[in-house]
Amino acid sequence: MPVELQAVSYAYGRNKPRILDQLTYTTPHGFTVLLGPNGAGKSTLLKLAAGVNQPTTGAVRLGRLSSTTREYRTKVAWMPQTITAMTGLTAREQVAYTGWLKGMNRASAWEAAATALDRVQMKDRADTKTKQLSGGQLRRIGVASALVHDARILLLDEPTAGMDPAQRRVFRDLILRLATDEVQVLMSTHDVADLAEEADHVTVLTDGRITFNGTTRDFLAHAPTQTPAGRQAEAAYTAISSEFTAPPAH
Ligand SMILES: Nc1ncnc2c1ncn2[C@@H]1O[C@H](COP(=O)(O)OP(=O)(O)OP(=O)(O)O)[C@@H](O)[C@H]1O
Repeated sequence: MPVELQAVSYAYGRNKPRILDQLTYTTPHGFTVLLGPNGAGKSTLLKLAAGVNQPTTGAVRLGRLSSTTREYRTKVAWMPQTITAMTGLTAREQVAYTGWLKGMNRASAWEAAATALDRVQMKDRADTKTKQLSGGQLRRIGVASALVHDARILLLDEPTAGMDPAQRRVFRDLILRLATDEVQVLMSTHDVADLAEEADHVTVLTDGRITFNGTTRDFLAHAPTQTPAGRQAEAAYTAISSEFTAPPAH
C-alpha cells in the first residue's frame, strides 16, 4: 500500500515560503530514487511522508491512516540525512531503542535489533558503542533502525552520502534487497549514476514540483541516443533538468 500525499503544501513556519505547494504524489511500487538539485524539497517531502512533519494544508495517508496517527508511524520508517550516535549505547541498543520508540516491547525490540543488524551486515559490531563507528557504519545503523520494526515503507534520505565507492556498492546491494512486493523503498540521492539505473522508478523533484515521475526505463529514454552505456542515468537527468529550466520557445 502506498503513501499518498494529497495536495500537500508545506512551509517551515508562518510567513515562510512554501517549499511544497499543492503537491500530489503517490509512492511507487518497489524501489524508487528521488532525485533533484540541492534545496528542491526532497528531505521535506520525505519528512512529510514519514509523518515527522505535518503538512500546512493537504493530507498524507497510508490507506485509511492519516500521518498524524501513531499507527501510521509504525508502518513507515524514515532514515534522516544525519544519524546521531547515542551516547553510551551500543549498536544493538540503539537499534532496539528505535524499535521500542515505534511501539515494540523490549524483548521483541532486542531480538529484532539483532536481525536488523544482520541484514545490514553489522552483526559483528552489535556490541560496539555507536560513538565509535565510522560514518558509513553509522549510516548502516540508520538503515537497521529503519528496518527494526518491519515497516512497509522505507524512506531513506541520502543514505549513501559521504560513502566511498566500495561502501556505496555494498549499500546499493543492500537497498536492492530491501525492496520487495510488500516493502516500498523511496530514497533520495545525488548518486544519479550509481542508483538510478538500478531503481524500478525515478521521481525528480525540482523547486518543489515533480518534473518527472515514471519507470526507470522511461527515465533512461530521456538520455540522448549516442549516450555511452553507464552514462545513461546522468544524461537522462541532465536532459530532464534542462527541459524544465529551458526558456519557453517563441
Ligand atoms: N528546518 C528548516 N527551516 C527552514 N527552512 C528549511 C528547513 N529545512 C529546509 N529548509 C529549506 O527548505 C528548502 C528545501 O530543503 P530540503 O532539505 O527539503 O531540500 P533537499 O532537496 O533535500 O536538498 P539537499 O539535496 O540539499 O538535501 C530549502 O530552501 C531549505 O533551505
